[in-house]
Amino acid sequence: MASSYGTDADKSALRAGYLAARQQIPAPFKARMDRSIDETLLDFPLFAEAPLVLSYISYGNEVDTHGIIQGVLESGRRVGVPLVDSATREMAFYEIESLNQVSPGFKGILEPDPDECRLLSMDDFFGSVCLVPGLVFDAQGHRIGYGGGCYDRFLWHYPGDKIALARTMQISSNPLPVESFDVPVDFIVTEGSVWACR
Ligand SMILES: Nc1nc2c(c(=O)[nH]1)N(C=O)[C@@H](CNc1ccc(C(=O)N[C@@H](CCC(=O)O)C(=O)O)cc1)CN2
Ligand SMILES: Nc1ncnc2c1ncn2[C@@H]1O[C@H](COP(=O)(O)OP(=O)(O)OP(=O)(O)O)[C@@H](O)[C@H]1O
Repeated sequence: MASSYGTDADKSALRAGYLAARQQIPAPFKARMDRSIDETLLDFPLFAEAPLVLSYISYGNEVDTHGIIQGVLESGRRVGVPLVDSATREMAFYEIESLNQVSPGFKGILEPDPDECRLLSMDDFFGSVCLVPGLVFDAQGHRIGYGGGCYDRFLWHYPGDKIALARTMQISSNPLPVESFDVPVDFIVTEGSVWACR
């Protein structure tokens, strides 16, 4: 059972379970759930009014962010997307003006071209929001991702609001195991609601 004193081994088992569960969702249900998450997010003023949105570019069975990113760009607001240094697992965000500026990189995920896009810095991050991916979340905003620790490292220093996108089935009613470096999100946006964590 998940506990707040859990270990890395507990996280691995949860990660495997939620990865498998996510693969079982039929594509039409997934698309419908993700559209609802997108609509809930658009009604959330913190997101709708943010001048800069840092977003993961979804791949595989993650909550889809392509339409969200396109919508933010069309609204004239700014978008930053992550680039991973595969040696250090450090993650940096670059500003894109179009989804044409990304191509497959780390793990086949679409990433920005650092020669074409501007590297965003701490000065840019104040007042921004970050859309955070994850396999499972709890009511405190704790999360388990793919296990690379990329988001944990980045969020440790990130000064903006952290918003997770999750299908309701990705919310654990038990507290997840927490380690010293884990950084909880502030809000979780699901198909029908925005949960304020903590
Ligand atoms: N879309 C997206 N971009 C992201 C992340 C993410 O979680 N999602 N990251 C978050 O840190 C960073 C990349 N880190 C990653 C670390 C490990 C794996 C990984 O092991 N993926 C599995 C695939 C699992 C599946 O969906 O079936 C693999 O390749 O086996 C992926 C990304 C930065 N960019
Ligand atoms: N701030 C940090 N500094 C150094 N190493 C870190 C930091 N945060 C996490 N790590 C390392 O990353 C590893 C994976 O962390 P964890 O299992 O929490 O990843 P995750 O949250 O599932 O993945 P992600 O953050 O990429 O979505 C940890 O074992 C830890 O060693």
